[in-house]
Amino acid sequence: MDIELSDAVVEFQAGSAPLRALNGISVRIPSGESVSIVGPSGSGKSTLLHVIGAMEQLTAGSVTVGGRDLSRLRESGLVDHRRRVGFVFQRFHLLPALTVLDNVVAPTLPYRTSFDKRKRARELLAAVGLADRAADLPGRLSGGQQQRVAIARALIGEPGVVLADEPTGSLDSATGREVVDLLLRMRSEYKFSLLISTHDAGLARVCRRRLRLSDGALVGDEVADAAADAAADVASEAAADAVEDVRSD
Ligand SMILES: Nc1ncnc2c1ncn2[C@@H]1O[C@H](COP(=O)(O)OP(=O)(O)OP(=O)(O)O)[C@@H](O)[C@H]1O
Repeated sequence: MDIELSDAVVEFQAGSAPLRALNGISVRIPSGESVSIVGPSGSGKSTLLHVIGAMEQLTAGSVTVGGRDLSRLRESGLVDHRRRVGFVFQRFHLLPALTVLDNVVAPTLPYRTSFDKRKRARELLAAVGLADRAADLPGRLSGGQQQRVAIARALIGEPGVVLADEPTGSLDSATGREVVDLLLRMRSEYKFSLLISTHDAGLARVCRRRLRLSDGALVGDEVADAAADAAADVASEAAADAVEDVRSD
């Protein structure tokens, strides 16, 4: 889904003075793009993701996702929008009393789907390399494995956009890199737009495009050079083949 923000402002009340978490951001992210969002702590990265996911409302300006202006949607429209967005969080947020499989299915429980939920959950667990852990409780998995379950859960509703907020923040750097590679591979396979906020400059470079925030403003918007791009494409094609291999096993 295309994402477009125009003069987006989010203001919070901080003590007696208002605080601008987003201060007039305008940006267009075409469908299927991979984008990292970097910037110091408090620069507005999470707020930007929350606005796109309709978890936070704009104070001024507009945000349009998949052609829908979120500020014009009623609550039922917002609920529908959130179903089309997958979220991945720093601390996984898996439900500890549910099995891995039930965690993946959980977001779809309140509504009907055109697909078999448990079948799709099993396919996604296979795609993230955890087919054999479906019956385990999340507490028995490593941090990297838990984040892979969270990625499968984010994809269960066939999202057009996946928002990953510091998805590597609770992981060591090698595991974090694997998680980001998995997100990129899934994007090639399932064709969603991917936005990843990160403090890690190295990880940020693996996305095709990098947005930099400072004090709620967009201060950088870079696209990887053609050579890096070609390398990323080759890597993601190889990765997509690997996913296909897993699925056809
Ligand atoms: N619900 C809220 N109420 C008041 N202030 C908030 C709220 N959410 C965020 N803020 C403030 O908005 C600013 C931007 O916060 P945000 O979490 O978007 O930054 P961030 O770049 O994601 O930071 P970090 O890298 O530390 O996660 C910060 O000053 C934060 O304190």
